[in-house]
Amino acid sequence: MSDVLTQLSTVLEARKAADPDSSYVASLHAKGLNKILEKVGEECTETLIAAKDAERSGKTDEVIYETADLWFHTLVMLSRFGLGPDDILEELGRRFDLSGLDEKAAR
Ligand SMILES: N=c1c2ncn([C@@H]3O[C@H](COP(=O)(O)OP(=O)(O)OP(=O)(O)O)[C@@H](O)[C@H]3O)c2ncn1[C@@H]1O[C@H](COP(=O)(O)O)[C@@H](O)[C@H]1O
Repeated sequence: MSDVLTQLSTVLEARKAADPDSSYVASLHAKGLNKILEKVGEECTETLIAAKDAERSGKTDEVIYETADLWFHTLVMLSRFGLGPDDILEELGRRFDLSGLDEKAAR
């Protein structure tokens, strides 16, 4: 897993018990799961709009920015359940192994 994801997931875990007045992530947890899901939905929509704009303009800066917001809020949601990026990467790795694509790519 990337260093950034590892370090970010450690900070997100700590923020579950932090003061909501001093931390954006703690303030989301204090508002509850529905608020976190609302943010995931918002960032998902903003990512779709950025992708449509990029198709027209050829500029991808906003796609990167909005996808980072989407990943971030998804990580906050996962941390609520004691999950982190390693759990998702493990699942993706399992699917990749099942597909046999790693062997085909090596040929
Ligand atoms: N990576 C991020 C990150 N990405 C996005 N955001 C916040 O996510 C929000 C994005 O929502 P919007 O674009 O809708 O902006 P907004 O209008 O301010 O949000 P709302 O008022 O609608 O909730 C912004 O407030 C951003 O600041 C993030 N906030 C924090 N982090 C990381 O999380 C760590 C913990 O953050 P704190 O909890 O603030 O200490 C930090 O060290 C950062 O590394």
